[in-house]
Amino acid sequence: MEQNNKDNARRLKAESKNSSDVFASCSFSSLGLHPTLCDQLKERLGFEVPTQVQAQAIPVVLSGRHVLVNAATGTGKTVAYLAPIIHLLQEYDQRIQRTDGTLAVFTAWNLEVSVFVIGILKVWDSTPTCGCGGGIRLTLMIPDAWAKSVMLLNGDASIFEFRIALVLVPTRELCMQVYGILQKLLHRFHWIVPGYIMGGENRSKEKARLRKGVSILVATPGRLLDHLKNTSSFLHTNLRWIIFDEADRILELGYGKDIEEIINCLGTRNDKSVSKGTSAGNPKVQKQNLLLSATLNDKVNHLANISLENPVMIGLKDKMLQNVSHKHFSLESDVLGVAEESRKMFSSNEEYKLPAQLVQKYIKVPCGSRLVVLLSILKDLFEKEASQKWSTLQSETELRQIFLRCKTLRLHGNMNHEDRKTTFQMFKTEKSALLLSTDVSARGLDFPKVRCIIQYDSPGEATEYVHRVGRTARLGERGDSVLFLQPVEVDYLKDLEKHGVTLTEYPLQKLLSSFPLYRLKHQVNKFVSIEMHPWLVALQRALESFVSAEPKVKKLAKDAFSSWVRAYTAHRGELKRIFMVKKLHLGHVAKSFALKEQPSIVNKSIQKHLKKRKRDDKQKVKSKKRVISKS
Ligand SMILES: Nc1ncnc2c1ncn2[C@@H]1O[C@H](COP(=O)(O)OP(=O)(O)OP(=O)(O)O)[C@@H](O)[C@H]1O
Repeated sequence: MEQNNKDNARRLKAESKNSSDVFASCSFSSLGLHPTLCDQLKERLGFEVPTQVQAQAIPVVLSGRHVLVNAATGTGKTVAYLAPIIHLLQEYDQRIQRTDGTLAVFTAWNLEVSVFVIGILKVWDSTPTCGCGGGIRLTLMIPDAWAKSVMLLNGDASIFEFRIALVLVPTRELCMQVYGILQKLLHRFHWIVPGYIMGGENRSKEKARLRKGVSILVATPGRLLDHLKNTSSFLHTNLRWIIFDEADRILELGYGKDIEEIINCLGTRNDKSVSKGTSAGNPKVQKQNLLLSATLNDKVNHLANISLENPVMIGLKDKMLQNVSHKHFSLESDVLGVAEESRKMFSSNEEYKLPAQLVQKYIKVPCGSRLVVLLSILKDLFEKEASQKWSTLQSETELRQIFLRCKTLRLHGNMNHEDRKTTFQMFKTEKSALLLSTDVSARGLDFPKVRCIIQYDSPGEATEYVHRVGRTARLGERGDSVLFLQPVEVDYLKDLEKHGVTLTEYPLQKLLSSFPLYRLKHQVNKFVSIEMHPWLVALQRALESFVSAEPKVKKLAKDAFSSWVRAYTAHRGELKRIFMVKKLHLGHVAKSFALKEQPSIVNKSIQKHLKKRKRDDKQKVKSKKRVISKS
């Protein structure tokens, strides 16, 4: 009770302080944005005033400087880079033509936007200037642009200036999201053409889109590189901006080599000494690169070094360190060379910024009770929310129905492309739903009003913890998070503390006391352990009976069990000492998937993975030695 009151007091205090912490006391127009763009921000997105990070970043981006932004999750970083780039694009006297090729790259998935773009392109095609359509079928939408294109076709290229932007994002969902925002902001700038390319989409359709010319392109790295290499009609010599959104994640996903190649292909590499000479950039184009994330690490340091020139640092305490020459470090490698260490732009040991009003808890649960405790927490969460929102829903039965009937969605990388898109949109619009997801949705996704993040499986690196919980408590809203840990894993909390992240314990006993004790009624007010609690024991038995009676579900449970154990063995570095495979009780792990017995195949699979990990570790030590001896 006391803990609850403290949490509420802390939350209220944080919420009241929040508004001034999150929003700036100025207007978008005072930052120098075009009035029409300010109108769009208000009308289309409902943004009245800029957030703090927007107020800091927009004028700097408008000034043409390279920028590195480090700000907490949910503080409005997307518009901090989209708005000034749109402003700069609309400012050109000569409006953009499709012959300009791609000016900017953003990644997005929105079907409506693609329809919109195709619509525009059709109009364009039908103009006699472009000569690819069968006469004018539609009203000419872009008379000014048309006039300019006539001038261009007549050889008057002097009027033309270069502008294209590229936004790189780590996942398809984020690509869709950024594209959706772009679509709204460009509503009244119909001559600025947005586009997206990403894994899972039809390549030929993308090629056609690129051939026609896109001025702002949102992309995932793998597919972008694919087009850079294989789509000859992808004109990108006029590229002016590259934005690395969630830069550290792009690198963590193993796109380091792709990014190096992309930077080389696009000719935007800052460090000429290590350029591979494949630059396709136009020296006349004034380049400007932006790098953004709520968490920065050493790899981002390197990316910042090779892509940013004398950047303005926003949200970083440390001053940029002096650049000195460096060698032998690649975005692929985990190892920082000695020279690289001496030219870090920021310290990777900085404390992570989390929303002040976020209430973070951990729950210590023995492995075998994980599933039933998860269900208990979810039941409690849904019922509490329902009773707060709909005071007329009072009866126990009505409340139970709320939880049982709640919409459950899933999102992970093995789903097919269309299903991923559908889930993403559905979870955005459902009033009340439960999303079961892997880290695919940990980064950048902005689902409205997410009330609580439960990390049923531990996140690994502290950065991942920060981004996962960052899906709630966005832009000053309230939010809770619960991290599941087994008693032997609690040292993970110390790891988080090193980055300034502190959690308090979830009041599990209080929750359990709200469940019936049946024959142990006489023990009311006395401590009943999780493993002995009759309600949880009964629930566990019911789940196990259900799973063993349904062959399909049993197969799913066995697969989940194997894959969970495999993932557990994959923890690296320091984390191996916290998440120790040796200490796993496989019978209890099986219980946590409602399996009565431990599946037999798992031992072999663990051994295989342990061997593989040993091999990988050896390899890593060897390459580390190589890097140090070279430098
Ligand atoms: N000026 C503003 N006024 C009102 N709402 C805003 C404003 N700027 C952004 N938002 C809203 O705040 C939410 C978070 O924005 P955004 O997704 O850009 O955050 P972020 O900092 O990129 O988060 P993450 O680090 O998780 O990617 C979104 O719902 C967005 O619509």
